[in-house]
Amino acid sequence: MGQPAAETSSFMTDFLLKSGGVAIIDGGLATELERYGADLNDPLWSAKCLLTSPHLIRAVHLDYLEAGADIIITASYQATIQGFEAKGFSSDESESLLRKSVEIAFAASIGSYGAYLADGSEYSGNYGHAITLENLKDFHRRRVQILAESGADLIAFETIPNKVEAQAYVELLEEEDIKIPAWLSFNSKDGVNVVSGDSLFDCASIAESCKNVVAVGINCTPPRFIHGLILSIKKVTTKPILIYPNSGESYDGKRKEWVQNTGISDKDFVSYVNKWCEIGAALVGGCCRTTPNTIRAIYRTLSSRSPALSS
Ligand SMILES: C[S+](C)CC[C@H](N)C(=O)O
Ligand SMILES: N[C@@H](CCS)C(=O)O
Ligand SMILES: [Zn+2]
Repeated sequence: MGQPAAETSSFMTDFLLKSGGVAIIDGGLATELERYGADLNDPLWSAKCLLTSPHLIRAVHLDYLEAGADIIITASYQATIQGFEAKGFSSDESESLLRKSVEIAFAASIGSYGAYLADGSEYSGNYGHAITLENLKDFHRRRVQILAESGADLIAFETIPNKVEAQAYVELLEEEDIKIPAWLSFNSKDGVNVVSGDSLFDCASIAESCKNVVAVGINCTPPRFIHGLILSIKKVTTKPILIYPNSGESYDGKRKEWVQNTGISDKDFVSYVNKWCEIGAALVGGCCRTTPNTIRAIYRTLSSRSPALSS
């Protein structure tokens, strides 16, 4: 088991100091690609743009930087070697495409096995008994290696739906002696457990046990659940807590569509942000269906916090 370098363990605390205590993560990537006209109805979902329209990925990353984001998450959420090979690319070509996502941005996204299934399974976390810890490690291993050596600053394990996949990630970080830091971010649909029904306490404890993990939190979850989830995570972790909720809308995985009028406005989203930071969130941004306007509003609300709150 490799010892993480000293700079890995202080990576996030140093970064948070430079960002004034709270860092801003970007917003929904796929959401914005669609707004620019990309058709993501494809097994590769947002990763399809690595093939067809990298200029759009660049444009969305720039929009988020301009809106005030400190951390930009790559288009590799659903970029898997297995997924590219299913399209007819060779393994070398698939690995190049994965690296390309990081030429464009900095926190290398790894979506779950459920994302690869491309049927919204990252919102159920139900992989069946046939999928074991070892299967999941084998599935993710090469992608983790490539992204860790791609020049990314951090690996963002996002939208983790269950405990076994969290365990697979931390074991991979150790087995592969990964030299860059990582965060683990779970999703919930009841405000108590992660989406599979596994205990958030157990999942966050797995993240806590890994030295390479520099932050733990929640993404792609309705804003109304976040307050309680932060309080639960705080019981387990001393690491910085990250929060990047979705707009609160529901996703229909079969139709691959968001259900209209089920979410909240940017104004309502942002009304929660100071409270999340007061109770312990150190990194805040948005996930699906949030936009540069959401991030701009987060930036403004955090900039206007009183010094007492930001200390
Ligand atoms: C976070 S969900 C909206 C991701 C979408 C899914 N993996 C798909 O392929 O449609
Ligand atoms: N980083 C991904 C997360 C999907 S849950 C995106 O914003 O599209
Ligand atoms: Zn999301």
